[in-house]
Amino acid sequence: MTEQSNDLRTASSIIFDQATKLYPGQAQPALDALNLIVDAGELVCLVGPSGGGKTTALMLVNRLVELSSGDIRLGDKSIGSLDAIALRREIGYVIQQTGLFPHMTIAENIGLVPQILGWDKNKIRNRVHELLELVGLTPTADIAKRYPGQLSGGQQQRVGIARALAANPPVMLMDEPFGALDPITRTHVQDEFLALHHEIGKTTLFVTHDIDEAIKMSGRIAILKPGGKLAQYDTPDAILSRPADDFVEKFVGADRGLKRLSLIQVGSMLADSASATGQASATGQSDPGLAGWPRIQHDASARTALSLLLAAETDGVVVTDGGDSAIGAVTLKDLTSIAGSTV
Ligand SMILES: Nc1ncnc2c1ncn2[C@@H]1O[C@H](COP(=O)(O)OP(=O)(O)OP(=O)(O)O)[C@@H](O)[C@H]1O
Repeated sequence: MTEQSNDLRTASSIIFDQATKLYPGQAQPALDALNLIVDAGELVCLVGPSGGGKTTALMLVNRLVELSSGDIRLGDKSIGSLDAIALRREIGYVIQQTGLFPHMTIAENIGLVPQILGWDKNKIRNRVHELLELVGLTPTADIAKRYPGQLSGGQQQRVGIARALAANPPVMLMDEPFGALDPITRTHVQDEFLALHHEIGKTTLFVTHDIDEAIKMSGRIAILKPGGKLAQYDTPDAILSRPADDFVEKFVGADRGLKRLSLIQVGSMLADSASATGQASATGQSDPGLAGWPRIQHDASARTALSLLLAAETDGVVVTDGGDSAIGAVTLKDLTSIAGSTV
């Protein structure tokens, strides 16, 4: 482990306490008495329709916008009690447009905050290398010497994340960070960021208008509705299976049953399906009734199982362990009872 990794500061919770923002000249608050606790190390997605107050909520945390009333705390420190510039150094901020300086090299962009903090040149160089590696860019290539315009959109976004992490902030704010990427790059960068989050555990508030991205990325989702009111704050599974009101139900979409299937691994359904179907001992090849059923690994999603089964026109799938031995079966009835329970 490098010196910098040992140096990681502990994550800090973010607490919105009746946080309200009324912009001058506006009749309605952009954010209305928001109460929300993001636990230390947690990744929470903030979603909602355009104008719901998502960006305002983020900019209140780093004081690019000031609260009208209420409070926001990082751990036990009220942000109002801190110097705004010092506060921003405690917070990594990633935005859709990356905010990279076009006339500075990638190394200079990433090293900017450490330089302002007065780190010596060697320490900055090591940190830049470490961060490029961390975000999946090979530091030995000439990437550090290139300018942002010489990188792809996905690479620029990775650099934006590296720069936000440069001074080991305990908190990350991310505003539609992957919104400008094409779908394939976006999926890659999402996967990489999730792995990175598990590795470094920064408290992260992540804004997206895309409910599918939120379901994939977060342990809990906060849904804001017009007027900046919190509609629901819960796990993806709870939001999909028990939307708090009509607004949330409409926002998550008519296919929430299918979305819920994508959260569930088929292996975790085996105990339930055994009692539901009486096929606990299903072993695929040895049971002629199941011989024609497609086989699926236990860690695949229930949604993938449904697709397989529909394509094969069978009544179920055989679930296998890592070594392709059958460990049970899941039927169409099992799958539709999960998807259907939310419709
Ligand atoms: N500087 C400002 N002055 C006045 N009103 C503002 C200002 N910034 C934002 N608003 C208003 O506050 C409300 C919330 O805006 P905000 O940008 O926080 O929403 P959002 O959920 O992030 O929207 P989007 O998804 O479109 O980015 C909107 O009605 C917006 O018009």
